[in-house]
Amino acid sequence: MWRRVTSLSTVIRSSNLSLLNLRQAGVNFREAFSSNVQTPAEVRISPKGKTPFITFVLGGPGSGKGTQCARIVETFGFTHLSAGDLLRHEISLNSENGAMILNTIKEGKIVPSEVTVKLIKRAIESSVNDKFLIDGFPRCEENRMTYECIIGKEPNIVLFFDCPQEEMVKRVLSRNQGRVDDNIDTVKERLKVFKTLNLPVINYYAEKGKLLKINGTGTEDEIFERVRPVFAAWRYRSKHFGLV
Ligand SMILES: Nc1ncnc2c1ncn2[C@@H]1O[C@H](COP(=O)(O)OP(=O)(O)O)[C@@H](O)[C@H]1O
Ligand SMILES: O=c1ccn([C@@H]2O[C@H](COP(=O)(O)OP(=O)(O)O)[C@@H](O)[C@H]2O)c(=O)[nH]1
Ligand SMILES: [Mg+2]
Repeated sequence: MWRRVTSLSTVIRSSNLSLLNLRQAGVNFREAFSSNVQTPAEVRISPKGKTPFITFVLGGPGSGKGTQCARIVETFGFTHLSAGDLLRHEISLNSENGAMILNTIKEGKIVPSEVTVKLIKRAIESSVNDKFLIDGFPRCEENRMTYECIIGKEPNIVLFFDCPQEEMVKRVLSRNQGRVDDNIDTVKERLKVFKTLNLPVINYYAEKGKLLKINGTGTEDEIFERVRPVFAAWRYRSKHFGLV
């Protein structure tokens, strides 16, 4: 075990982030990178016989979740599942829940947990990959509990992009993707929902030693250099010790 930690710290040092910093940031390596605990539900979502490595990516609207996920995908080969994109896809399909989802998003509120978790589950099951970034979910305690109940597995790690409110508002209002919720009134509501419902989830994972808080200010490149060591450490363990 000691030899493993020593090797891991070498990787982290070469990535400009110390093991101590990661520990201070709340990462419990033994727990975060372990794939030992299995439940029947967990096996069900992994027909390939491998327990997927799941990272939740959290942060307020405009904190840079989607942008950094794209970089992680490019560098580390994860599959990016944006809960917001899955929901917007349902709207575009005019599916059974499409109108309800659209109204909920317009109001900046949270779509019922079963709907979102079903979409996430289906996306995981239909992927050949075994490492996922689940972006923008869970947004409330009820989301989190429903996910755990249906999927049967907690995330391995949770990234939290910490960004000042003014910066998030500025970014959202200049995002220019034609989203129905990128207007000042909806953004105000989304920020309220973030503070009252999403922050408790973030605190929950901090207490469990799974949270990695990343400073979400600076350029995209600067932020990615804060993210990179987390996945470099994961890749090292996965390569040398066979842990997913
Ligand atoms: N570090 C950054 N500095 C300035 N703008 C950024 C940065 N990261 C992302 N953006 C821009 O801010 C907007 C919101 O980013 P996005 O990744 O969609 O955030 P989120 O998914 O958290 O809402 C996008 O237009 C994106 O291009
Ligand atoms: O798990 C989720 C994810 C998103 N949303 C809804 O979809 C909107 C947009 O989410 P997205 O993650 O795309 O927004 P971002 O934070 O990236 O700006 C949110 O405000 C919610 O209304 C939801 O209800 N549940
Ligand atoms: Mg996003």
